Amino acid sequence: MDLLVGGGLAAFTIYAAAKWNKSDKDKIQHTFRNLNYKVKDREPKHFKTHNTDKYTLYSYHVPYGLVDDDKLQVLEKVLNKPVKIIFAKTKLHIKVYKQTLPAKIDYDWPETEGWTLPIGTSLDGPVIHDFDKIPHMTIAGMTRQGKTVLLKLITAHLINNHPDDVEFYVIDLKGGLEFAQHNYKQIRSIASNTLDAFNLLDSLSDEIERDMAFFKSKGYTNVLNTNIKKRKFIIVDEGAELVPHKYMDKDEKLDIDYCQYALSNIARVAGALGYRLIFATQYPTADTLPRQIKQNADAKISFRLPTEVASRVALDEQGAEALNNVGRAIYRTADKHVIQVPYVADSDIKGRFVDYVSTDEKATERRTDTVIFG
Ligand SMILES: Nc1ncnc2c1ncn2[C@@H]1O[C@H](COP(=O)(O)OP(=O)(O)OP(=O)(O)O)[C@@H](O)[C@H]1O
Repeated sequence: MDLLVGGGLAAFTIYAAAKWNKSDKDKIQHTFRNLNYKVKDREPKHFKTHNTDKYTLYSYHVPYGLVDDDKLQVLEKVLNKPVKIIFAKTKLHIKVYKQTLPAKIDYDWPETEGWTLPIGTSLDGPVIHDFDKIPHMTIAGMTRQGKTVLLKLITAHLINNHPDDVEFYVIDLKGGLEFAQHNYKQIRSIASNTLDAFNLLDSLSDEIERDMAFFKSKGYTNVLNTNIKKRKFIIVDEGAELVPHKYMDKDEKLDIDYCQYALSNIARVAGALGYRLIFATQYPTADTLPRQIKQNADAKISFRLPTEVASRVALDEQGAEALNNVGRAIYRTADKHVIQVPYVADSDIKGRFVDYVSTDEKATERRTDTVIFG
């Protein structure tokens, strides 16, 4: 079948492929042709098919000068199966999975090593995030797609595995993180407006200065090489609330500028001291996801986003606009995985953590007002 090159080509490729009764291998080769994926007259050349019970891997030699291309993602629709494209030097591997990811996976409270977290399940198995290897994380996603559940999962998992060593500082400017209000001793402070956020970050900045001086006095360069067990997690939801707007008065704008500066500083210098930043936003733009935070957060997660442009801001690549299930996300570090994030219910968290509810009035004050250290 000969096709015209031009607008709507991807759609036509999908339409045409759906009509053929051909093997996946034939459809892939035909798709290369339809997408004009070649150099001069040389297309990728198939050299191996490897079959397992979970997937079939089609491997190709790629002509010199042909590079990885986002347009190959169309194969997922052409084959109507999950597909992973792996480009390695002069070889292209197309992994076609035989199953799809489950629509929901319940969190089963695993005990894990160190500061790791089973952040999701991919078609290749569990995906583990290690907060000691990658301290900072950004989370993006449209409303009702699973950001809050992921923040609950992170908090619940870390409290369950490190009840005496984890501390949370929560900037909840949307009022959505109701779990943070449960007075657990590990939740050290909650800020629910910009002034509280300013105070919380101001106290944390002082604490970071003191920690730096302490590390220097001891000759420590990284918490990982010390016997310090404590890790301090700063959670921000929603980042878009920390952007100055015209309607704000001068003082509020200054508070917000300071918050952005302090958060960027945490991302830049505080990881080595044991601070971990988790920054969530519905609307990833250059304003709501400050550059310093994005650059220093080596783990980027995105649930569904409205556009390819938003996906590129959140993940530096397209893909989040095509996610099609609640709790489905792209987890991007040096690698990229499509994952289903485990679901954890409020009632489950409450049932487990009754012993951690603090009745100490000072602690309650501290949580709802500003941070007191020491
Ligand atoms: N990982 C998941 N697995 C299955 N269902 C989920 C998952 N995450 C979220 N959900 C479902 O979607 C609903 C909305 O999720 P959540 O509250 O996390 O959205 P959100 O992205 O934080 O939205 P908003 O930005 O509006 O607060 C949940 O109440 C739950 O029913």
